[in-house]
Amino acid sequence: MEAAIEIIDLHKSFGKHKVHKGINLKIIKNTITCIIGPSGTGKSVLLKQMMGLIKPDSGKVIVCGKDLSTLSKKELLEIRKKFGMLFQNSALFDSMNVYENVAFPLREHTKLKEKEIRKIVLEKLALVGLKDVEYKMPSELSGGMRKRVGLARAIALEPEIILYDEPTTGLDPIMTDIVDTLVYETQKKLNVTSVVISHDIDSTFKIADYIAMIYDGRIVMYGTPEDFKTTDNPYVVQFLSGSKDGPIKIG
Ligand SMILES: Nc1ncnc2c1ncn2[C@@H]1O[C@H](COP(=O)(O)OP(=O)(O)OP(=O)(O)O)[C@@H](O)[C@H]1O
Repeated sequence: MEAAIEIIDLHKSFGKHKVHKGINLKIIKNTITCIIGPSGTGKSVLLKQMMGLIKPDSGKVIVCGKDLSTLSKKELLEIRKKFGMLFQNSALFDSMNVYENVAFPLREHTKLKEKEIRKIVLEKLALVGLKDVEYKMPSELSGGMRKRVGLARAIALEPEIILYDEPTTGLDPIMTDIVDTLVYETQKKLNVTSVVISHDIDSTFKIADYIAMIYDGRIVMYGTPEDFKTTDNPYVVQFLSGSKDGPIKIG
């Protein structure tokens, strides 16, 4: 199976704190891969390294066959256009209405005329199930709607890879289900490659094709949801059961 992103023996420290101690991971093209693991184990840092926003100390990140460490600044900017990112807090611009938020990457990265921008903005909003909200300000929207606007903006440039940093954190169970469905359906409609960091085990089992669990700087297990449900890997068993007893040390 073809890899959209390949991570080879990745090491990253902040000062004395070793966050990644040799991560190896293949993100298979056109699938949803969920990354799980205890807080502070470097999931967000891993996502940022996939986009080349943080440089590893050693090891490689290969995106669509290209080793990020060998790229010029210009080539790196070009590769970043392959990515759409949905941040934890949706990261909308509060002073811009919904239309301007979704139009923003199109204005930044393309020379499209207003008529074409309008068409794309409305199309992306429709794709995430939003209608008649273009002129609302982010502060007027619910958390779930903000996520949708964030996703519409993330897919405005038609990315090949969508990265989601904890898309369901802070949402109630119904909104969580709606956002899970959104992640899943966006994947099916656009046939992209999705990487989702999640704290939500139910969501992970619902949407993932593959799961990678990270602990103590390494991937302790990679497999399908079925593999995770049936494994006796002590790290996975402890994490999924939410038990304080086991090999995972907290704090
Ligand atoms: N720019 C930075 N400078 C210094 N330390 C950082 C930086 N970014 C992240 N860290 C540290 O790296 C570690 C991993 O952070 P990261 O946010 O990737 O964890 P996470 O697994 O995503 O956590 P959570 O599940 O709580 O969101 C943390 O200890 C964090 O403080």
